[in-house]
Amino acid sequence: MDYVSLPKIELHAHLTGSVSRHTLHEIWKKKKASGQTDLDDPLVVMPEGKHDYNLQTFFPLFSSYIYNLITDEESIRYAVNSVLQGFLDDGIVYLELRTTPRSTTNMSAETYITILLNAIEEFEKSHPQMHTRLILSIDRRHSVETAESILELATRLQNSTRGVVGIDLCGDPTARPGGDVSIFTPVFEQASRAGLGITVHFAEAEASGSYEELRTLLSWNPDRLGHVIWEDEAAKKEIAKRELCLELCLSCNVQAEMIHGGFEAHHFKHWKDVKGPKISLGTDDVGVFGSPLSNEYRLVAKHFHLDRSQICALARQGIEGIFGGDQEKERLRQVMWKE
Ligand SMILES: CNc1ncnc2c1ncn2[C@@H]1O[C@H](COP(=O)(O)O)[C@@H](O)[C@H]1O
Repeated sequence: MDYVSLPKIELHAHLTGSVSRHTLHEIWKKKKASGQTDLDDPLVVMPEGKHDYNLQTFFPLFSSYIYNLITDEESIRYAVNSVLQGFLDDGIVYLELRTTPRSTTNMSAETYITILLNAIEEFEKSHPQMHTRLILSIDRRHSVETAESILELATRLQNSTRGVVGIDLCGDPTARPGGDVSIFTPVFEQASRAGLGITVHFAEAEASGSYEELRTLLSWNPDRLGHVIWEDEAAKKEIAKRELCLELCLSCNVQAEMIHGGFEAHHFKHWKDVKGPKISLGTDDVGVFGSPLSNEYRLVAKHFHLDRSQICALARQGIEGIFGGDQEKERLRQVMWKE
């Protein structure tokens, strides 16, 4: 089966983690030549072919390196264009890209998001076969004030056909353990009232899989859950009852050793047979973990023995989980392969 040509939906992709090393290298080269950076070459810091980042080595990559490279309009535009081109080339027909609004010495968080929205709009004009929407991420390490400002930005830029469609909770799962993410409850409740789609990183690690945390996250009535690895039986039942959409990222989970036993042991195996929930495969951070979505489909076909019609049916499960509105769902029902 041609997994690249298979029309696919990507619902779990972090923008900065999706930037390829080659693109980072190009940005670095330009900045280095004009004396704008003292950072080491990305191809040295993150050599091509190195994908075995674990949760300890993964998060500092952003805060102490990549964020210091992608700092201004030119580098942001270059990075997002190359990310969009990568997804398009891989056969993505609908993309929800998520990113954490951040300010740099050169710009405000709002300017950062505006640059992204403009770049996405321009890209879509010349490549109308892929529609892209934006989700704004709140990082677990954020203060309530920062989370509130992200929500304010999301509601102001909310637009199902062009703009922000949802809000996410991401970041290092060891931050705010034991239910302390409840400080964000009013923010997510307000997001829900505003009609934003809600997705959260759910039980991604043992530290973020406590009973208290999972009850808190479920009380926000999320539409989708990312990763779902360490949840208890009662949470599993609740997920099935609510028929939630699950964003499963196999290569990320295996490479980062978030699960043990390799692909065959991935919880995709469990959820694929549970009635109710929809599964949407995601890349998470293709720039870091190196597996494009076409490869994720190839991997599940191989390890879980899915035939062509099962793969097409799996790819279509994501349609109901998108935040991009009914018209977009209808377009996807037309363009995605039935068999
Ligand atoms: C292992 N899976 C993951 N779990 C949790 N958070 C993740 C993540 N992968 C990425 N991020 C979050 O996304 C940010 C980078 O992209 P943006 O600057 O937002 O575009 C990271 O700083 C992290 O907070």
